[in-house]
Amino acid sequence: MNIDGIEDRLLEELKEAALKARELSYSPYSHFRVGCSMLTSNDVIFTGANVENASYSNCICAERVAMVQVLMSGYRTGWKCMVVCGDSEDECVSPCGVCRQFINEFVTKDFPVVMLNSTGTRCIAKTIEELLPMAFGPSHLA
Ligand SMILES: O=c1ccn([C@H]2C[C@H](O)[C@@H](CO)O2)c(=O)[nH]1
Ligand SMILES: [Zn+2]
Repeated sequence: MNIDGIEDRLLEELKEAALKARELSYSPYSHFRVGCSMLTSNDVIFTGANVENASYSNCICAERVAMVQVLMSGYRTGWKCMVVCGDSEDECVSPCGVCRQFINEFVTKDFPVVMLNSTGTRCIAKTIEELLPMAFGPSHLA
């Protein structure tokens, strides 16, 4: 799936959904709110936000919250796109290494990850292969 294959209207909806999901962030320690939205094979949108914990290492990123929602709703294949927005107006947020590996488990190399700044006025799109080159994945265990 390529971002060019996604209608502008859907991409706008995904951006809005990520920005809205960020409002549900529980981030009293970092004060860095992140929102994420995902598009399934049949154009359903799921969202997530980061959830932190007093035991700091126990935080979960917005991206993994969204992906687990998608998985638990029965969508394991055919994911079309992920959009993520952070809390910086200057910079687009970029998924951490753990999330990149988690994404890679379920998608093809051309899966698009769209990264936004806090207002959604800046946007960078990369494929998972660009974000995680030479990825170790399920095929290596076959
Ligand atoms: O792509 C990212 C980067 C960071 N965070 C969260 C983790 C933590 O709660 C906070 C600061 O790292 O931001 C995400 O959810 N996604
Ligand atoms: Zn992460």
